[in-house]
Amino acid sequence: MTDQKINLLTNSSFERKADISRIALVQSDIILGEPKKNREKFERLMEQAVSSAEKPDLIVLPELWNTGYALQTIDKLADPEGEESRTWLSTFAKRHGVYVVGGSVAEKRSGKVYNTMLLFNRLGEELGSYSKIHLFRLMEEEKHLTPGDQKVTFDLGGVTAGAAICYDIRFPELARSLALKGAKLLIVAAEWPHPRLHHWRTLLMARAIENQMYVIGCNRIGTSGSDSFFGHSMIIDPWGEIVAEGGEEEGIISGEIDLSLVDRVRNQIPVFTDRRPSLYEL
Ligand SMILES: NC(=O)CCC(=O)C(=O)O
Repeated sequence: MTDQKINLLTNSSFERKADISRIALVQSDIILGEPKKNREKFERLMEQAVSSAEKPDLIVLPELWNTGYALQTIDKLADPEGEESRTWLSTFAKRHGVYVVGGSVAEKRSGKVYNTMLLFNRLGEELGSYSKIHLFRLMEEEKHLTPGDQKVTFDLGGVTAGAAICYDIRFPELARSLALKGAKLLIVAAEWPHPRLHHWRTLLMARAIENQMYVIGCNRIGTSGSDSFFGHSMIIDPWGEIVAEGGEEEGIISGEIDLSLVDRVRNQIPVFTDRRPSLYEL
């Protein structure tokens, strides 16, 4: 650990502990086009996460966790108004008194299909939703899905969190604008395949360092068509250090975060004070 990091850690103690500190990322394969089977699979893993000795405050799932990239049939598979997914995620959150970020699901609204993240608090109440705004052409998302048109922050147990889905992390403007809206935590749901592991890790770390915020990324494993997904779900602190990182196997990636570190890092290197936004406009 660097001297600077030790400094930041020792200045800690007086701040109120946030409602969120223990995080569990559910890293699993996804069965293509089988929402019911995926719900069963994820429920088993989520149950495993909440029954561990270190019960998590927040559980995060990957992108399109109940259908995978079944884009050819997504119009039929998509959940009308996300109702079934909402009920299922909310029930789990309430039953276990845990915050749940339901990765993302294919949600049908007004005849269009969106790639939508759903968030619930410990009472099972929906905190909000975010529909992916940058669709990934390499996987032909733009041919089957409609992009969302709003960036979103959520109040997650007293801390502001921003949402991003997979390809979104290639757009530093999004993470920066979420940080400017108060986000201290960026939650990323993903289906990110080989051979771009280096991009995934570097981009997540860059978003954490440049915005001095926690970045939590949950990625799937397994294969789908010609894509092979590497997992490596990660929790990264606002100093860019890795708190937890998975390998390529199924499992729960757990780690503890201390949200007061965000302010300490931002005070140590005042990036948000030193910005020159008027010079960045094109
Ligand atoms: N599901 C996605 O958005 C994949 C993004 C991706 O793989 C990338 O390289 O970007």
